[in-house]
Amino acid sequence: MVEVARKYVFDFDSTLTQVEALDVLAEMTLQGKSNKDEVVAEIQHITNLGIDGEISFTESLEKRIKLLDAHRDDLDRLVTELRKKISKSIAANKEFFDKFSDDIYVISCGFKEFIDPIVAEYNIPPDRVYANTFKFDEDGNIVGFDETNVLATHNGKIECLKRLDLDGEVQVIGDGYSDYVMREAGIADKFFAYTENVHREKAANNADHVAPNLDEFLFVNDLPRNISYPKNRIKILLLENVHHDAFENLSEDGFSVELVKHSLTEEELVEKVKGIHVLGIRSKTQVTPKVLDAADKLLVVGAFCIGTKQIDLEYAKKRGVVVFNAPYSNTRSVVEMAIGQIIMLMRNIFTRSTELHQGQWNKTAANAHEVRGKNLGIVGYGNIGKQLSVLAEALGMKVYYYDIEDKLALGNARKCDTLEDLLSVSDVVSLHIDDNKANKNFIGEREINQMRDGAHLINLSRGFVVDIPALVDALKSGKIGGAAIDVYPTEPRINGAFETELQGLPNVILTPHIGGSTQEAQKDIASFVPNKIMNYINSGNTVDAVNFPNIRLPKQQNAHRFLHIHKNVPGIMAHINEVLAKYDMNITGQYLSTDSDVGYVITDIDKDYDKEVMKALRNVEHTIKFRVLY
Ligand SMILES: NC(=O)c1ccc[n+]([C@@H]2O[C@H](COP(=O)([O-])OP(=O)(O)OC[C@H]3O[C@@H](n4cnc5c(N)ncnc54)[C@H](O)[C@@H]3O)[C@@H](O)[C@H]2O)c1
Ligand SMILES: O=C(O)[C@H](O)COP(=O)(O)O
Repeated sequence: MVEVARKYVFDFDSTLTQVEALDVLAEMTLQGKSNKDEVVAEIQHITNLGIDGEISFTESLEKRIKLLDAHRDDLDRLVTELRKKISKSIAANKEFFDKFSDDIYVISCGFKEFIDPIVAEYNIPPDRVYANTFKFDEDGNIVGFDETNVLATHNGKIECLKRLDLDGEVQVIGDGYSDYVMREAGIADKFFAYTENVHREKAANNADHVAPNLDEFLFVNDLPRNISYPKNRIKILLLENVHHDAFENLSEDGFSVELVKHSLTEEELVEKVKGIHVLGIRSKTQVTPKVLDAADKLLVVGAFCIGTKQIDLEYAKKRGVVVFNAPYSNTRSVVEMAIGQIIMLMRNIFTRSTELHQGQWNKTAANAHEVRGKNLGIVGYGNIGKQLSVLAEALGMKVYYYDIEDKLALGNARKCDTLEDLLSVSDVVSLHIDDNKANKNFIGEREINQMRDGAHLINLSRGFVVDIPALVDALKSGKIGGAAIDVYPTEPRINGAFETELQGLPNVILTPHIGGSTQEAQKDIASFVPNKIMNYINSGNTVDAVNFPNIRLPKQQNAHRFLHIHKNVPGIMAHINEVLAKYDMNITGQYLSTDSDVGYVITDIDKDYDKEVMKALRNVEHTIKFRVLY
């Protein structure tokens, strides 16, 4: 790290702490009073007017103290509260305050009575804290402030900093316009608008640099920090209208997230993916080798769905890109839809409904059956197939299943040794096989002919699994009594016009790939996948990655963590460890997982490292990706 002759001037309220201390004090002192909410709102309003320079600071202070109705004893409680409200990235970077203690000042228009005890824990002594002081009456009530203090006056920070006459480059870090004015007046050299707790337009627009957290400030200044790369610099692109919670979860963790409502074409994605670290998609976006080659910064692809065949998993692995999905979140939604469709098909409900929409009353029991006692054939007894088995039995259906893998029967379900056995016995066949390309036209003319006459077919798996022209013929001839189709060999990227040969056929339920599209499923996915992404980005965990060696790791305290992804060739670990030994690195933990193509090694070391070691590790032959976490 480069140490330059600089002085760092921090604001206190909404910068070192997440809150405005006087607002918190007001919340406390007005507790239980009937007009509390109005008074607190009034105090906040006055605070903001002062911060943005709309009224003079002295005026703002006078007005607030009058409204506060506070006592000396309240200040201890306030300090206890403020201790819990230190800004997250400030608390995470105590090391900076320890190491640069002599160069750090606090200039605040708040009050020393509560600032001193808080910043003392960050190694900033009272004589480097410049702030106001309260006036108390003889009973200890706060009745005013020291009016002779420059910080009680309009733009007092300018005068305060001028009087300090600090050497070297002076950098101011604060959330308000009243911090910026020190830079405007030419006394400070740089102003960092600190937006971790509050984003004030006026301050941000004038800043030399906007720092969404202390990590960014430390990164820009090449100072010691808790994480090597600020999270706000990690760009996440979420396509295909993933649930808004995903945006919230990832933004809250500090990442820069962009949401796009639809899928992108390959050409669009090739452009858009440049500089992106995390790409979130659903089933429509094709992550091809061309996209992966253009993705110069890509670390992770999150599939916010079950299927992952839209991603070239092998190529992603070779590029060191880890892929996660949500294998369970939408399974229940698909199962419920299948149950509904079984009943709708066996009662011919859609045909009757369409007739009535067209003005035709047709009360009849022809071709309408209960599902109780009927045979359901489930093809693909995985996460969805098994749940469907249990629910269908609860409705009184007899369940048969067929799977290429050896799967244990749930309940009274009966296993079929061949697909033909299953097809020949089922009144309804429901397809739940995976998205393996080998399953193309899995149900074609031959298989349809093996089905019972008038049986029903449901496909909620993948469109290419069913030979559509063969199905259309069978529906027209009556060989198949009805079908429910949710997935198609080609599906549009965006909502709008769509054509299929299945349109207009009786007793055919057509849905636009919505098996997993429920609020519950999408909400669950929006927490499941971001958690996997954050675990990987923040600690290197690859548990449940679909294309990568899995490693589960604890978050290390007081250690630095290096992540190294390499081609799995003999001797590479020895080479990595030679480099670490050469730079005298003490390894406190090392974890390796490999598959036939790549090796993923995580090394924890217990002391500061020199940048040369990073260069040397990056240069180890066969390195695919190297990343320092903290
Ligand atoms: N319509 C939707 O919105 C929607 C939603 C979720 C999942 N899906 C799709 O549903 C399908 C099933 O999902 P899942 O989570 O149950 O998957 P899963 O991987 O848990 O189960 C799939 C099962 O199919 C079996 N299988 C694969 N090929 C087979 C074959 N040729 N013959 C017999 N069995 C075979 C596998 O052995 C496995 O047991 C997937 O294709 C998935 O993409 C669709
Ligand atoms: O793979 C899946 O989970 C389903 O096909 C649902 O995909 P979707 O998220 O694009 O609806």
